[in-house]
Amino acid sequence: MWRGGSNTRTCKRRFFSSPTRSRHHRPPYICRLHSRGSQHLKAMAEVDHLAAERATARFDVEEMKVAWAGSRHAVHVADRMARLVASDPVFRKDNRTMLSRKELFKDTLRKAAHAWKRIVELRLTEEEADLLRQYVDQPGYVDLHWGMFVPAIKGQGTEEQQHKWLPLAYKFQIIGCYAQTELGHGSNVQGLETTATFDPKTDEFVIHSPTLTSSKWWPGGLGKASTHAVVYARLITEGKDYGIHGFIVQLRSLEDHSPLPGVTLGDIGGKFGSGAYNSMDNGVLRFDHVRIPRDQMLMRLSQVTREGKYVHSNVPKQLLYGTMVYVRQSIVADASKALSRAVCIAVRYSAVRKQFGSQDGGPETQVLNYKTQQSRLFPLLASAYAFRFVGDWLNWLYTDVTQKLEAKDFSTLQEAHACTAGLKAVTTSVTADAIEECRKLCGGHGYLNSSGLPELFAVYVPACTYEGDNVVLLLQVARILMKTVSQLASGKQPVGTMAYMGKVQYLMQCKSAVSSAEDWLNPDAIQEAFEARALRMAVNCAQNISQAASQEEAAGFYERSPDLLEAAVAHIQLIIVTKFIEKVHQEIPGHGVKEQLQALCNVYALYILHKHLGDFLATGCITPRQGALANEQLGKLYAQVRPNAVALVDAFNYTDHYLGSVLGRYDGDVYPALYEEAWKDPLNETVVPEGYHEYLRPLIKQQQLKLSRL
Ligand SMILES: CCCCC/C=C/C(=O)SCCNC(=O)CCNC(=O)[C@H](O)C(C)(C)COP(=O)(O)OP(=O)(O)OC[C@H]1O[C@@H](n2cnc3c(N)ncnc32)[C@H](O)[C@@H]1OP(=O)(O)O
Ligand SMILES: Cc1cc2nc3c(=O)[nH]c(=O)nc-3n(C[C@H](O)[C@H](O)[C@H](O)COP(=O)(O)OP(=O)(O)OC[C@H]3O[C@@H](n4cnc5c(N)ncnc54)[C@H](O)[C@@H]3O)c2cc1C
Repeated sequence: MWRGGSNTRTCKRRFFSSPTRSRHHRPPYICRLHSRGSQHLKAMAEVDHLAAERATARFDVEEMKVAWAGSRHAVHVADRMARLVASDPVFRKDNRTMLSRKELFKDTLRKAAHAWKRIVELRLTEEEADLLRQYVDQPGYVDLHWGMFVPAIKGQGTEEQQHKWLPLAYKFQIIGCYAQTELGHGSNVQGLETTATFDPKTDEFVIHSPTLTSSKWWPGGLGKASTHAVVYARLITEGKDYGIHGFIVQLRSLEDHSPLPGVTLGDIGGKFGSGAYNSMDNGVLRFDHVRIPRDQMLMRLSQVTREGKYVHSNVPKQLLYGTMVYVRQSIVADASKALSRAVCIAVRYSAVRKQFGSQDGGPETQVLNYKTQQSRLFPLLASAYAFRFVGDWLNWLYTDVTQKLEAKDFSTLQEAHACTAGLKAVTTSVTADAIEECRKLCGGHGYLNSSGLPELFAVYVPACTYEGDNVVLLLQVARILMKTVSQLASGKQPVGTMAYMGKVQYLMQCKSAVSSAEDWLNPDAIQEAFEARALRMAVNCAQNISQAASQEEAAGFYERSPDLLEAAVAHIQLIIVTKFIEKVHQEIPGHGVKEQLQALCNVYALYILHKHLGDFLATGCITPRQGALANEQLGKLYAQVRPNAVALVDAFNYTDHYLGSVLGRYDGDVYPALYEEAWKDPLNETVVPEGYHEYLRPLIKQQQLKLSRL
């Protein structure tokens, strides 16, 4: 009912392309210098630091690949698709940050078309096609077509509507986007202003943008590529406003791509970072009384009859938000991908990079050996694994809820909303911060586009905003937490991820039994501390709200919202820790694999405990001494992770093409690659820069003249 049953993710994200302009226009002398230089440097780079690193791993990397990917089949398919993309020159992406916006957009169109051609030629399955698009790795209109337009029709369209529209979308006879957000309102969906007024005389809806702020603003793929959109508008019939509903609206001609009468649209302009999300045509759209047939209202949840009567099926209104719930769960899975890419780059480079510590002319210290580097990097490595496993679990939950909804069982809707909203918020915020931290962990070279990290950050960071601003989503979780706390007194047993709240009597007064650093390796000790912290924070908030709100509960909620955010984060962190512990409890084949995951699970949990020690102490869950013991244990765990670090990122199984980073190369041959990349910059196309004769020469000459006069 949300997106039409199946939870198989069709397209995901990004689409990519290759250069439309050669960057090899260097004069011959530059080429000679460059090739001589790199040969020389290649000869120098004889020591492969990463080979030595790989030899120290204490587990079976191939089996860890299976644990990461989910199955042997998943490893195999992903591997095949990644290599297919990496070996195809059309999918080159090393020049992306140097392309102008127009070149980049055309490059995106080219890559998307080529990807589709390959998908058809090779008769790829949905799973393979999804992976191929993922490895093409360039945001583009296809993401929204497969990721939101198709799911919206599946979830909110009647069977008849699905029969009509989905085959067109599946064959790319139409290209669709998801037009919800407006210039004036994004977070507040109920505040949208676009109207869809039913005209019984013609059996049509009239779609209109009554104000400037009602202009659709942001939808990806809308600006230049889409022919159709699912447009969210206020449904008005028989003079009454029935709130927001979805409508399929054609925007552009299928003959020449020109906007249809009454439709004004375009791109909203350049965005953060070079390359990055600028390959996407986020758009603006205005309607001037555009007419669409009545049957283009998505009518699965509610209908308008031929006479103009509004009929709402006996289902919760929130099902209208189903497409957002679907995308939020997929964003959690994507968080682990983005985070693992950044961590892979930072771990490999930290193993190659050496600074200080040389004794008697001996080798310097690998920066990965510095404890500070480990304490910044290993929690991010552990988080990548944690997000991967909680993403898998969320995917299961989503599928389960979808099946229940099909059977008209709406009991788990709230759980699905809380988990998708909260996990989307926490995993994207952490991932965005972590990519930036990985850039810093790579020192100066991390700031170069060729490190891949600036672009990765710029592409990733809007995930904190799109599909629901993270603060707005966490406040949704907080509201559900407050509702659950208020129901405890009535004896109502919380279920699902809130079930721990049912142990309120115990969790409100329990004291951690930890008395040594090793005690923190006990999952029960961790679980109890996290549950007690989350529950106590929620109960404190609820008490403060009821004390502050002599007026209205909503006013108390508003006053306490900064604390509520923290309580929501604590609850979500508990879910992540719990799902990691559950994963590690399962049977996991492969020499040493389970032990490594166990260590990473403990790193993740104890790092969160250390980082939020204030919460744990303030709520009295643990003592300062126990907090210190957790930190002591964390240091020991880092030492355990150290010899396995490179192998743990190898298990992500990323090709150099997908990583897109000279610092993260599999062979660790970083310096020649950095040197080579520099020469590709358009500034190096000429030895003497453009502008020299206009600005540099006159300046220098003027100064020389002044000096000669002295
Ligand atoms: C392929 C990837 C590329 C991504 C490209 C990006 C695309 C986009 O960004 S698309 C646009 C995404 N926009 C948003 O995410 C907007 C965020 N805002 C909202 O989701 C909602 O406005 C809201 C949840 C913040 C508020 O909803 P509202 O209806 O105004 O009301 P309430 O807060 O009062 O909630 C009422 C009731 O409904 C429950 N609820 C809210 N959302 C959901 C949901 N998704 N599923 C199930 N239930 C939901 C909420 O808990 C309340 O329940 P009760 O308290 O029991 O009444
Ligand atoms: C790259 C990108 C792609 C996008 N793609 C699409 C798309 O394809 N289709 C589409 O329809 N939309 C799309 N969007 C729009 C996106 O969904 C919205 O920007 C998002 O939902 C946030 O809404 P907003 O911009 O209105 O932020 P605002 O709500 O205006 O947020 C501004 C600030 O106010 C705070 N705030 C807002 N409400 C509250 C509250 N109740 N309590 C406390 N603080 C609050 C927020 O935390 C934030 O700090 C995209 C956006 C981006 C950046």
